[in-house]
Amino acid sequence: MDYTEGSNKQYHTQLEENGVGDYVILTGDPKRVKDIASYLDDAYFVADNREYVTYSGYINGVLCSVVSTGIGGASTAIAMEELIQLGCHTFLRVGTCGGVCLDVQGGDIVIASGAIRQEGTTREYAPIEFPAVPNFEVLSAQVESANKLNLPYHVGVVQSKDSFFGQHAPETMPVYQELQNKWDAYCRLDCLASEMESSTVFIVGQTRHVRSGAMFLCLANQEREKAGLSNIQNHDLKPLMKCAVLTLKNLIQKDEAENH
Ligand SMILES: O=P(O)(O)O[C@H]1O[C@H](CO)[C@@H](O)[C@H]1O
Ligand SMILES: O=c1cc[nH]c(=O)[nH]1
Repeated sequence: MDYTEGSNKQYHTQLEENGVGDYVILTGDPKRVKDIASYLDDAYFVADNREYVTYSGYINGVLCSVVSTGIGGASTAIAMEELIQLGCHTFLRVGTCGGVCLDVQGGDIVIASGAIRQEGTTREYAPIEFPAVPNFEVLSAQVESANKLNLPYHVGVVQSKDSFFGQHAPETMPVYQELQNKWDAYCRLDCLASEMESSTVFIVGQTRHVRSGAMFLCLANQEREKAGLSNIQNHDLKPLMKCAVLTLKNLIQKDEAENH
């Protein structure tokens, strides 16, 4: 079924080929898109439909885009699928997370080297045994950029779940024990942080043979709070945004060097 008949625009994002670059930053919050785009050269508004806001601009003269996904895997998969239809090949999720491992504090950057698939969307893509992992080139470029900017960062596994309140108030859920047992296991396995879209970004990327990566600002850490440790809150996304744009710049330079 094609809902786009008579139009060149993608149904949900309302995007068409000339409007987006091959390199895309994805972020949950539509209101954050303009802020991230301000780090691109000559950024301009492209589209606004449902949860999907798009700006485009340039890095090293190459067209790049920033697109919001809304919250969760279902809307994220739709954004990626439509962008892939338009030829986008490199995706970097940039968002917020809550710390899980005690070492991860508010203000730290978390770079995902894998994501726990505790969500429903990717079960409709790949068997649950298949791991949700980022592309190695994207992961390496993120680490290089975080080092270059001297940011406090951690690399490791994150939890992608569907229920924000299942994370923050599991005791209110009828399936409390199931949630808590899994959470305790993730803590023992040094899971760094919890967020909601990365496993989808990785699995859709893997399915469609495009590159993906994900990085976040840790807002606070509920496990530190529970342990009676200091629990700084930090909502300053600017260092993360700079790091994300530097990551794409790094990838663009490497891609250009490889193609020449
Ligand atoms: O800051 P964003 O990118 O929205 O990411 C995180 O914040 C939202 C929950 O508050 C979820 O989307 C979660 O993954
Ligand atoms: O605690 C948090 C913070 C951001 N996003 C989440 O999903 N959880």
